Amino acid sequence: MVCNSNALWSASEAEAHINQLAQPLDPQRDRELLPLTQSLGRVLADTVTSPLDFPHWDNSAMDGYAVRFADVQQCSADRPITLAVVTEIPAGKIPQVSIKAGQAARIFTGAMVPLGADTIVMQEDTEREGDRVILRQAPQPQAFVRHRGSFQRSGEPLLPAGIQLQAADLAILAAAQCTQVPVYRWLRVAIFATGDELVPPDRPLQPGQIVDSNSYALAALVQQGGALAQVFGIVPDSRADLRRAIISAQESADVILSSGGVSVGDYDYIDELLQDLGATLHIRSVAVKPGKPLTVATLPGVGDDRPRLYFGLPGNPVSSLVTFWRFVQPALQRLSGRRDAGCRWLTVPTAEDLHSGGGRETYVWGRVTWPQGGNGEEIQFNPAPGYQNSANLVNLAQTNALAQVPLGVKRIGAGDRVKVLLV
Ligand SMILES: Nc1nc2c(c(=O)[nH]1)N[C@H]1C(S)=C(S)[C@@H](COP(=O)(O)OP(=O)(O)OC[C@H]3O[C@@H](n4cnc5c(N)ncnc54)[C@H](O)[C@@H]3O)O[C@H]1N2
Ligand code: MOO
Ligand SMILES: [Mg+2]
Repeated sequence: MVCNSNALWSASEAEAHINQLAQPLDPQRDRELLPLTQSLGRVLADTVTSPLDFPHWDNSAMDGYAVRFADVQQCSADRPITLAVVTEIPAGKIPQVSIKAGQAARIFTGAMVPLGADTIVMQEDTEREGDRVILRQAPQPQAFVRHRGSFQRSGEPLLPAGIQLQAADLAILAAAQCTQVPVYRWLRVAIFATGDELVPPDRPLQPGQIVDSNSYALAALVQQGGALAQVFGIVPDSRADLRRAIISAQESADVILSSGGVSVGDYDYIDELLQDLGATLHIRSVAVKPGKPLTVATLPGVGDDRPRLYFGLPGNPVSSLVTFWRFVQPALQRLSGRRDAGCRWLTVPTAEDLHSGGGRETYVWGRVTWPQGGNGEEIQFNPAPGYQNSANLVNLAQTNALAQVPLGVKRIGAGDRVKVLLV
C-alpha cells in the first residue's frame, strides 16, 4: 500500500509522521528485571516508588554536639552556656540515652540524633573541657539536623518510568534497596547494507568496489543509542537476496535499517520490494540535504503482531548518517520507551559562513566546541574543514553537530547564530 509517499516531505513533517509511527515498547510485555549492576544505560519500565523515608531517621549533618535548643538559645559571648556531655554517638550506632535539660551528646556526621536533642552545634563553634562543652553563640533552631523524610517520603515516586539510567540514578536505586530493576528489553535493530559494489573491510578492493562503511557506522549509532544492533552484512543488488534479507530482519527485529537502493536507479529495489512484501510506504523522499531519498515504511510483524518500522537510508555515507541522526535516532529513543525522545537542538554562533543551495533544508556537519577556560570565549559551531559532500566520509570524523540551514536560506554568515542538532 502506498500512502502519499510520493510527496516530497519537509523535515519537520517527516519527523512528526515518524514520531507517530514509532510506538514505544509495551512497558508490561516488553520488560525484564535486571540486577542493579547491569542496568546502567537501560530505560526504566516502571516508576520506582521509595520504600523508605529519605533520610531514614533524623541525623546530624556535622561533627559536633547534639543539644536542646531551649538550653542554648539565650547563649552569647557574654553569657556562655556549659552542657554536660553524657554520651557519644558515632555513625551507625543507636543512641543509648536521651538528652535531658543541661545535657549534650557528642555526635558525628551521619549519626542518629538522640531523643531529647533537636539541634546540632558544629564543633568549631564549641570549646570542650573534659566531659563538658561550652557554647558562646546561640545556634539556629534545628540547625544541622537532616530530618527524617525531608528529602523524600516513603511511598512517593523516586524515579519516573522512561528515564535512561545514569550513575546518579543507580545511586538512588541502591539507596532505596531496589536491587532488581524493571527495564524495557533491548530494542532490536536489524542493519544491512545493499550494493553489488560493497565488500567488507578485510577484503582486497577490486576496481569499482568500495568498503561497506555504513554498516559499521549504523551499528555503532544503534548501540550508542541503547539498542541491540543485529548486523546482517552486505546484500547484493538482487531482488531475491534483498527479499530474503528483509524477511529475516522482519522475523528478528523491531526496526529494520538498510542503506542504499532507495533512489531512482535501475538497481534501487528497496521500495518496490517493500510494497511486494505488504509494507505501507509512508515516506520516500524528504527535502533535506544530504539525505533526500529516505524510505520510511511499516511492515507486518512476523512471529508477533508488532508492526516493524523500516528505514531505507540513502547509500551515500554522509546521507546515511545524517538521516539516522535526524530521523532514526529520535524514533529509536521513542520506541525504547524513553520519555525524553527527540532531537537535541542548540542555537550557537557559527565560526564560518555556511552555505546551501536553498532548495532543501541543509545540514552542514562539524563540531560544536565548548570554551576550555573562563576566558570569554563562546560556545560555537565549526564546520568540518574540507569538501562537504554526501559521499565524503573523511571529514565526517568527530562530527558532534549538524548546523541547519533552513529551506530557502542560502547563507548564514560567520558570527550569526545557527540552529544545530547535537549528535
Ligand atoms: N537521478 C537521480 N539520482 C540520484 C538522486 C536523485 O534524486 N535522482 N539522488 C541522489 C542522492 S541525493 C542520493 S543520497 C543517492 C542515494 O542513493 P541510494 O540510496 O539509492 O544508494 P545507492 O545508489 O545504493 O548508493 C549511493 C552511493 O552510496 C555508496 N554506498 C552505498 N552503500 C554504501 C555502504 N554501505 N557503505 C559505503 N558507501 C555506500 C554507493 O557506492 C554510491 O556511491 O542517490 C543519488 N542519485
Ligand atoms: O541527499 Mo544525497 O544525500 O544529497 O547525496
Ligand atoms: Mg541508487
